[in-house]
Formats: sequence, C-alpha cells, structure tokens
Amino acid sequence: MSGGAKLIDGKAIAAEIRTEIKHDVESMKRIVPGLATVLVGERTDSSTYVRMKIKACKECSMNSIHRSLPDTASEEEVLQAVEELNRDESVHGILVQLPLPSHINEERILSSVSIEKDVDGFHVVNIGKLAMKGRTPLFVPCTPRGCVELLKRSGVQIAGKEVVVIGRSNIVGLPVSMLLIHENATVTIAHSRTADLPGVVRRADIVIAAVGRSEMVKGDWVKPGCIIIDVGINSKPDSSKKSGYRLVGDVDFEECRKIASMITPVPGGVGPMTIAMLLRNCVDAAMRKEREVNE
Ligand SMILES: Nc1nc2c(c(=O)[nH]1)N[C@@H](CN(C=O)c1ccc(C(=O)N[C@@H](CCC(=O)O)C(=O)O)cc1)CN2
Ligand SMILES: [Mg+2]
Repeated sequence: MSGGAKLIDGKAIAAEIRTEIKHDVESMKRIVPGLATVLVGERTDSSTYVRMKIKACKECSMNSIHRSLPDTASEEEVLQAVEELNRDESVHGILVQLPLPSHINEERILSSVSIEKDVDGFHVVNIGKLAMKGRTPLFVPCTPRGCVELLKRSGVQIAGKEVVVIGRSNIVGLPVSMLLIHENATVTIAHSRTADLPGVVRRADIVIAAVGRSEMVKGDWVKPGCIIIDVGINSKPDSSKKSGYRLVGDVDFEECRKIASMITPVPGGVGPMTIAMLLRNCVDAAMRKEREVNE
C-alpha cells in the first residue's frame, strides 16, 4: 500500500473523550464523581499508572481518593481498604491496580469491590454478564472498551469483520473478544500456542495484538489493508534514550505500517484510552447514582 497506514491517534481520541467527560461532570447538579485508586506495593509502572489516573481525574473536574498499602500488606488489610471504599458515598468507582503482590488472591480482592463501583469491570458478575448473550454488565473493562472505541471513532465498521485477537488474558484478550462478538464481528482468539499463528493472523481484517511480546507481529503476518490495534506495552533497550529503553508494542510497527490501512502507535495508541474509559465508567456510575437520588 503506497503511503502506508493511517495512524489511529489514541492520545487525541482520549483527549476528545476526556473533554466529553468533563462536560458531563460539570453538568451534574448533586454529585461530584469520585474515583478511588488502591495501590499495593511500589512497582514503578503501577505507581506511574495510578498517578496518571489521579491527574486525569483532576483534569476532568472529578475527585480522587488514593489508598496506598505496603507490599507486605495482608489480604485482609487490602480487603478492609476496599470495604471502607465500598461504604464511602463520595466514592463512585474503585480501582485496584494490577498486578497485586503474589501472596494476595486477586480474584478474592476484585470480587470484594461493590458491583456498582466496579469501574474496572473485573468483578466476576460483570465479567460473567459480558460473557453471556442478552445480559448487560454494569461496566466493561477499560482497555477492551478503549479498543472498540478507537475503531468506532476511526469510522471502522466492526460488524461482519474477521477479527483475530492475539492473547487470552483476563484484562484484555478474553473481554475484548466478547465485546467484539457483541459488535457482530467473527472473532478468533489466538495465543502463543496457536499452530501457524502467522497464518491465522493473516486471515484478519482487524488484528488486536495483546500478547505481551515485543514486536512479535511481523509485516508478512498481516493481510494488506487490515486494521491493527496494538495493545502491547513493552520496554526495549535503546542506548540513544536517556532512560536506556523505549516503549514498543506487540507489533513490529515499521514493518506493519507498510501493509496495514490503519494502525495504532505505541506509545500514544491504546494506553491513553485505558484511562479515558476508566473515567467514563466512573462518571457513568456517578450519573447512575444521581438518577437514583432524583427518583
Ligand atoms: N486495575 C487495573 N490494572 C491494570 C490495568 C487496568 O486496566 N486496570 N491496565 C494495565 C495498566 N494501565 C492501567 O492501569 C495502563 C497502562 C498504560 C497506560 C498508558 O497510557 N500508556 C502510555 C505510555 C505510558 C508510559 O510512558 O509508560 C501509552 O501507551 O501511550 C495507561 C494505563 C495493567 N494494570
Ligand atoms: Mg457540578
């Protein structure tokens, strides 16, 4: 394809969504939406993401509350922090930053979040409803919702398309597949053990790469004219950078941009959408609450 793929600018689309959110927040009469973040431990990446979430709340005129626990915190202490936030009426959304330290049972913590405040959409009831036909979860996980929003706002018709999702994680691969099926796409979930992975990916009109391996998807894996959403965020050593590394996706961007019709960059693609969708979910929760108060 001459000229190469059109860039799907996640940073710009996320900014547009944050403007819509701020407008919604300022139109609310009785409630200021509040997001609670819970961070266990001091992982640098997790601390950065939580800081970005708190900053985004501020930009959208929302409140944020933060609870930090040491990585030695017990499961009971984390549960207690979540329970307090469940009871706090100024909190409309609760986000427990993942991954949790290995001694903590992730499923138990995520399912202790009140379903009405589960803005990550990871509670078994919300995920269960997403996985079923004709049921509506209160919240859809943020990164999957961000992928679908990027496609829609870029004018891509999803219905009837052949989508290959690479990766089967609870955070992205599995929920994004469910969401795309609800959008009437034909979805194949591929992963690291899929036989002839390049051959499977080559069938796709839309590729969602969420496997967590630097630049794994090569130019000769993709169909000419396809659309590529790269969810991967991996560090690659780069001596020309002050930090000594740069971020790359799961897709070999330079090779694939020559073949695809549209592609997301890393950084600046799906990442910013994750936070925009988190705020969207939180404001939706607060608006639901405001409607209840008005009834
Ligand atoms: N409870 C959750 N934990 C995690 C989630 C999640 O949705 N809920 N997702 C990821 C991390 N994540 C948010 O928590 C996240 C990752 C990346 C970005 C982002 O904007 N990335 C930028 C690059 C940022 C950088 O320079 O490091 C980009 O891609 O442009 C936002 C949020 C795991 N945990
Ligand atoms: Mg107001």
